Parts: sequence; C-alpha cells; structure tokens
Amino acid sequence: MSGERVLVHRDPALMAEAVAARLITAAVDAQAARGTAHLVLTGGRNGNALLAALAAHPARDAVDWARVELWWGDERYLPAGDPERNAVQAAAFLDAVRPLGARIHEMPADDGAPAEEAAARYAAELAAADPVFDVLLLGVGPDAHVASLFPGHPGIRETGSTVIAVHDSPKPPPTRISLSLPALRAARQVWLLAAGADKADAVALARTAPDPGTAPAGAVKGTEQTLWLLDEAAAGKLA
Ligand SMILES: O=C(O)[C@H](O)[C@@H](O)[C@H](O)[C@H](O)COP(=O)(O)O
Repeated sequence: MSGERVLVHRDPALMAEAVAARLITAAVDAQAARGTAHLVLTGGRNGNALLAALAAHPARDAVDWARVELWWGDERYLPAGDPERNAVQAAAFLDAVRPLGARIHEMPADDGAPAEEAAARYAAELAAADPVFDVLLLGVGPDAHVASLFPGHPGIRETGSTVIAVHDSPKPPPTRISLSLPALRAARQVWLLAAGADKADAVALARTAPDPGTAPAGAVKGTEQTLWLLDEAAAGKLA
C-alpha cells in the first residue's frame, strides 16, 4: 500500500525551490538503488517553475545526469519549436542537462501525421525502454485534470495503451498526446503539483472524489508514494 502525504509550502516560489531539492534527492536515491533514474516531466506553470529552479539549483549536479532518463507525461501536439510545446517551455532546463548526458524522450511534434500515430510512436519508445518511472510529476489543473486527462473526457477511461491522442482538450491547444491512466499509475512515486487559489477546489475535490472521471488528479497514486505538493493557497480548502 503506497503512502500519501500532503506538503504545504508558503508560496509558489518556495514550493518550486523545495520540490527541486526534493527531486534531486529522489533522483540520487533512485540512482543509488537502481543505477538509472527515470523522471517524468509535466508542463504548465508549476512544472516549468520547478524545472527552472532545478536547472539553477546549487545541488543540481549531485545527480549523475548521464544516468537520468527524462520522459513527458503529456505534450501539446504542435509543430517542433512551437512556444506552446511543453518541451520548448522547458528548454532552459533540458539544454542544461542534455550536455551532462541526460537522455531526453520528447513526445513527437506535429509533423502532419495524425496525433494517434505520434502517440503510437511514443508508446513504442516506452515499450522498448520499458522503464519503471521513479518520480512522475503532474501539474494539477483547475478542473482537477492531470497530464492531458480531463474530467468527463474519454481519455481518462483509456486502458488499452500507455499513450493516447487527445482531441478537443478543454485546455488549449486542443490536440495533445498524453500518458494514459494505467501508465501514470505505474510510477513508483507520483508528485502532484498545485499552487494558487484557483487550484483549491480541484485539490479538495481530488482528495475526496472516488471517480477518475470526476477528478483525474485523485485517481493517480504511486505504487510506493503519492505526494501532494501545494502552496498555502491551493491547500486552502483542505479540511
Ligand atoms: O500540457 C499541459 O498543459 C500540462 O501538462 C498540464 O497538465 C498542466 O500541468 C496543468 O494544466 C497545470 O498547469 P498550470 O500549472 O499552468 O496550472
């Protein structure tokens, strides 16, 4: 049975720094235990703030980046280089660790092929590597979505594949690629990131809602640990 904890930080900036420090320690521990650390990145404001803090953290290189594999939980299906792509928004961090040997598994960009083909390609890359994710980062949306799995959307019910195409996303852009719920749930540790008063309802709902279709953020638990990493505003409606 995995453990679940809620950790509340004073404000988003302190949360980004504290989670960056926590991720460094988790990566070092994973490497000591298994050689390679498999980390899954998330987009959005909190994900981006975390990666910026990680890139600049004085203890960053306690991690042997040559033994890190970076995956993505979701990606906006846009042409390569589009500023709205998660990987483009994380470029400063990726450009810092790539020369240190980190292996970066970006989700495919829109090259004119259907998103379903891109999803299948990433699923094949995952199957070939067959990683067990050590830490899976998930930004939580104001509607309690995580990755690109949205409440009331069919993708949350997908169980037959590890990577899915998402259309008509309520959060722009409309077409995305996302790990499926079973793929998210296979991670050892799931870290849910939420900061800001606009996330307080989603966090409170996810902590109580039993149905993944209502609150995807409440449906993803790590096999070893689940952390809710919040600022005080996002924790404002927790009992
Ligand atoms: O591609 C995306 O948009 C993200 O992966 C998405 O899942 C994000 O993490 C949440 O929407 C939270 O985003 P904010 O932290 O910006 O609210």
